[in-house]
Amino acid sequence: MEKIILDIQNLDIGYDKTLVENINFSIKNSELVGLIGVNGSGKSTLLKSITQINSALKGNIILNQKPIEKYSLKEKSEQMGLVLTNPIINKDLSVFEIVALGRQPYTNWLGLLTKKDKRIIIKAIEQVGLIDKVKKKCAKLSDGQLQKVMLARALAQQTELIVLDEPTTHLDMYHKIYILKLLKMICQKNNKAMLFATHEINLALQLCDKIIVLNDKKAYFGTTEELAKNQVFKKLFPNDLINFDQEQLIFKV
Ligand SMILES: Nc1ncnc2c1ncn2[C@@H]1O[C@H](COP(=O)(O)OP(=O)(O)OP(=O)(O)O)[C@@H](O)[C@H]1O
Repeated sequence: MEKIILDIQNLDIGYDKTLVENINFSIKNSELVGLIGVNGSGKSTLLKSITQINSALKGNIILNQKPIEKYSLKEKSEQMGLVLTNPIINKDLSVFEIVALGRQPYTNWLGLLTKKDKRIIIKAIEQVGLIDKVKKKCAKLSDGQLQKVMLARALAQQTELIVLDEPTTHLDMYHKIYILKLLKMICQKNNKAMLFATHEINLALQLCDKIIVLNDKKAYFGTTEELAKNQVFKKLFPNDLINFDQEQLIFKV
């Protein structure tokens, strides 16, 4: 059954000044949504507002039919997972131990893992392709592998929505595509909704169900085809170095 997981209504975001105003979009289950825009356009700020790290200046954030400010911390962590680019984690912990932190909303006050928790953790590690590193300390992983561990932690959290800030930053071309295709597959198979900020615009345009473009204090939302038809991509960069191909729906140098 289709349902709206995240509904953003008339949202203004920013700090002392407004960065983007009147943002409106919604994400349904099984949808992968990419958030794009030039450096400093407000992508991280929008994600921080949605996840309540920052407060928005105006407007509503509705998570699963309920305003986000009405959730307790525990309730929110059962509904929404967050993957940050440079997470603060204790790198002395093993891959298993970090991914196990995703089970925190569900474990008892002793933090004991049940057999079911362990199954979920192993499955998440398998999904990101790191099962051979399960016992390895995170200090011994590459940046790209660490990024996959953080995704696995969010998967183990079993939330309907996962928000990711630049999940492919440290990855090579092959693994960027691997992770984005994995996100898409998980959305469809597990009926999850995902919102991720990215600079991999061409990949996002090809893989995402919907795109949010931040440009010039405004937010545009739609499918790649809809946004291209409305000339949204053409205005994104100065045309001297990069151009949007309206037929192939990709940016070309
Ligand atoms: N804590 C803060 N206080 C005040 N201004 C901030 C703060 N964090 C970010 N900004 C400013 O807000 C603007 C948007 O920053 P943000 O990090 O949201 O952009 P972004 O689109 O994610 O950029 P990038 O692609 O470079 O990661 C920038 O001009 C930045 O300097």
